[in-house]
Amino acid sequence: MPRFAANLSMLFTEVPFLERFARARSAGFHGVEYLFPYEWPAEQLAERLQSNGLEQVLFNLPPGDWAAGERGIACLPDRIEEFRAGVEQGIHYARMLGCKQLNCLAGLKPESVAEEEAWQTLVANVQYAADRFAEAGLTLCLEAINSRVDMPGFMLDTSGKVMALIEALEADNVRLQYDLYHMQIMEGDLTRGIECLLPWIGHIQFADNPGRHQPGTGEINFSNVFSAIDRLGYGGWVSAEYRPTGATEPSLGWFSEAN
Ligand SMILES: O=C(O)[C@@H](O)C(=O)CO
Ligand SMILES: [Mg+2]
Repeated sequence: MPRFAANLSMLFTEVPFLERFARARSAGFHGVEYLFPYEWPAEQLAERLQSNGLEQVLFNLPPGDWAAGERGIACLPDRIEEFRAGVEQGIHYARMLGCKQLNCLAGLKPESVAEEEAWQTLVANVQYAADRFAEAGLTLCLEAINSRVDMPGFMLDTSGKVMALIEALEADNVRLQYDLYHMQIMEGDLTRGIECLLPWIGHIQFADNPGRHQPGTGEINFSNVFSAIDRLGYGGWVSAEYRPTGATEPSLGWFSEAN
């Protein structure tokens, strides 16, 4: 069985954020992730992890103004200073939470910025973050996010673009974050995708498609894909990042089946 983690930005949202840690542990999870920790003091989050015997498996670098629709600033030429400050903030939280991997959201390309300029900015920023992360003993993940449904204009919308970025870097601590939901929308062929990209995959997430709900609500054959993840020898975390159709606990049938 893969090592499953719960995404607390999407699961257990019936209760306030800080109460979701205990709910995840009671449901049988040992690892948790969520989008951003920055609203809470790191000490408070560390206490929730520790008191519930949970591992923090991932969170994202600061994304810019999320509420205003920003989805990362790594490709924005006029935000480099802010990006670098965010790298330091991310490293601070990672240390406090004992988290070894952070995701860097590439961002939406503004119409006013040329493709090449956005790409070169992204490469330089990710190289900077990778160097700082290497000093801190951390891995930098880059997620390919679908641009067809959820994030039109997102810079890294295919695994190929993430791999091109990784190839443009001088770093050995950068990995692909392979989200089955986004990859099903953009590429399909999930099992072969995981097999081909395995050496570069640092983190896996999932939701069914269409709808981004729990396994069994859409078209992905999760028991086959989870078996393949095991058979191929992937040793990282596999995080449930879906919006339950109702309450969270009844949506966890896939988890009890795998246990
Ligand atoms: O897939 C997603 O949406 C997340 O993993 C994320 O970090 C950005 O929204
Ligand atoms: Mg994801």
